Amino acid sequence: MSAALRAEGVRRRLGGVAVLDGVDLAVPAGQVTALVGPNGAGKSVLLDCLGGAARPEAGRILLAGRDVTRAPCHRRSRLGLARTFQQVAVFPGLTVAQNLLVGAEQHGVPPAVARARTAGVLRLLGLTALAARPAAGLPLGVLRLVELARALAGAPRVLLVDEVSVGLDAAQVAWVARVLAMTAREGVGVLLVEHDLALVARLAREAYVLDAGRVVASGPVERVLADPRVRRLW
Ligand SMILES: Nc1ncnc2c1ncn2[C@@H]1O[C@H](COP(=O)(O)OP(=O)(O)OP(=O)(O)O)[C@@H](O)[C@H]1O
Repeated sequence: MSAALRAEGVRRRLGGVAVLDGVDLAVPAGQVTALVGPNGAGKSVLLDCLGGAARPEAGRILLAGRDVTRAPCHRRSRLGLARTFQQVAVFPGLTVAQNLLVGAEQHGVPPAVARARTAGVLRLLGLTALAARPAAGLPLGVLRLVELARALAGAPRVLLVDEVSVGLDAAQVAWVARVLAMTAREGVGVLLVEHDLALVARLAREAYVLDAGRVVASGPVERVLADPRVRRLW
């Protein structure tokens, strides 16, 4: 079965250093796949290559089997790829609901269904009461939920999630975990970059461990997280 998203032999150099050194990774539809590893391993740079913010010097990115290695971010968005960022990226001058409408539009959701989709996602993430509030000034935890909601408003087929639990309280983490699990159950391929290994163990079916730009372990999440070589990385 072809993966919803696949990286093949991805290489990326930054400042003369091989930050990604031939990375192979598959994100199947309908499940959460985790990408873990120590600080500086290259996880965010890999998400940039997958999402289109960075272009690998070698290797391929396949989205639903289609080669998008040279496609810009907006084209990948139209093809069903959405992401959240480690440094939260929302439009501060827009309201929460407007941020979601922009997300829906970026992913090509027709205007006629965007409002209903937005209202549903706001409900899903417990943000309905904040819909008319400007994003500026909202606490970091809420902004992370808004960013995730914006990504979901586009009805993605693949969702890349970078460090979503940072700045969330325990109740918000539990809420996000339920939403991500439900999103995967609906058929979306979710790639979760996460330092919270308890959250990884709870959500992911498979995990990849990146260290110094290479995949050093991959497979079923319980086996990968129990691997003593992996444990030594943290
Ligand atoms: N624009 C850049 N120019 C030069 N080096 C960079 C740049 N962006 C990232 N790097 C380097 O690439 C390496 C991988 O960074 P990356 O942010 O992908 O790591 P990470 O695994 O996401 O780490 P963390 O868990 O701390 O977020 C690091 O050594 C980082 O310093």
